Amino acid sequence: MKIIMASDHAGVALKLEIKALLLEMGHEVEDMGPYDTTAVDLSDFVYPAAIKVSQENVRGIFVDGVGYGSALIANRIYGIDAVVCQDPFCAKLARQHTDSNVLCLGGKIIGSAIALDIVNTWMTTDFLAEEKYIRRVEKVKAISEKHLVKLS
Ligand SMILES: O=C(CO)[C@H](O)[C@H](O)COP(=O)(O)O
Repeated sequence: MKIIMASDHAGVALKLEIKALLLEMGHEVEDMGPYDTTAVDLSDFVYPAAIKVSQENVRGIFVDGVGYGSALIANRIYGIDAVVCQDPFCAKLARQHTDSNVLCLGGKIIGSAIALDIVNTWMTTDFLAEEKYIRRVEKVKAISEKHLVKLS
């Protein structure tokens, strides 16, 4: 699977650890920066990365200080369903119930061991195609269709 990654300065270290795990798992990773801990503005990296995730219909993993900034930027883009996870249970449901395609993590709030566990769970858990989950995901998609601009 192809994974687009992005972060800000607060997420670089954890992003590199996650990138190593993903490569070890056999995934293709495109890291859209930044590549060092010089202070940056998160949206300069997460916004183009989220567009690429949507256009290429791949998955994204974004890392900042707490994760929420990445999620709120990414969820403004058509085709993105971004979640913030702080434990593997949340990651499991974020795939099974929500069919999320972007995972956002906070390098300031979770250690790398739990982060790698979250990533492993999120990457290996499929959407549960039960009627109620399909219906709920479709309702969220309908909101995007109504309010977000489709990418060309
Ligand atoms: O967590 C974040 C967004 O969700 C950012 O990483 C955080 O706001 C960066 O702050 P600072 O520039 O003070 O390190």
